[in-house]
Amino acid sequence: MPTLVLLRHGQSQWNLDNRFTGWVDVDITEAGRQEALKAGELMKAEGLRFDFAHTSVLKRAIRTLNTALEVMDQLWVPVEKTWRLNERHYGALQGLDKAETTAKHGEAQVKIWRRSYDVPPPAMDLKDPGHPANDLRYAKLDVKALPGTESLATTLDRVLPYWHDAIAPQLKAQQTVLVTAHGNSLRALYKYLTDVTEAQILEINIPTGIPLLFDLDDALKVKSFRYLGDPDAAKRAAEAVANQAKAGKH
Ligand SMILES: O=C(O)[C@@H](CO)OP(=O)(O)O
Repeated sequence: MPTLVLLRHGQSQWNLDNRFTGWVDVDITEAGRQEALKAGELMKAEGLRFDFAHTSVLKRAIRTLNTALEVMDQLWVPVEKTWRLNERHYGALQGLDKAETTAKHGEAQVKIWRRSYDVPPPAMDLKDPGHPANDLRYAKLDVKALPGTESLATTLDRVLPYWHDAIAPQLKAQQTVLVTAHGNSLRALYKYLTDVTEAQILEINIPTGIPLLFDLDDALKVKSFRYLGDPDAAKRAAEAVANQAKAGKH
């Protein structure tokens, strides 16, 4: 049976600081490392043996993947890193404090930017040093493919070719696959896999460091899915993500 695990990276420095992160390459905190270790323990206790792993080109995801695989004694598993699994690009919001942004623009607007399906945040200028066109790791890519902002829909548009070309064929070959990525690139995949509506995806938040296991049928339709470990802890952690942008929060 094809098995897919989606794992959001452990807490990053900017998760802790409550800043919009997107494609900024911040590292995980010590608490994030502990989450990655725990994720490895949960996957090990589940008896998972991965055939392949995929991650982004951002170190919070790469380090989480390596940390979890090490706990499982599966550091040997082949890994592909791709920009297509990067976090959703947060445009001009990258680096801003989430609660301050809410105080300035209001809760409703910030929820639209954070969680709506097809409304992107204001774009980052191509000349901005933070634009991916000015980052060496993307130098070989067509500059037109590099976003200055993304909605969840356009994030899914760039995740899906990788899903179809790289991940789906492995699952169709009955392999067990781990994807370690980000809150919104994983929400995009979650929407695609579970077929939730655009209204429902607005309320979906993916907690850091808790493996989400999907049992799929041979056509890759979802038979069932669940967070590993304590379901209440996963629910509380998802609620905490939803509440990060409340005004006055820090
Ligand atoms: O800042 C970000 O890039 C994401 C994930 O950390 O945040 P949010 O949950 O607000 O979409």
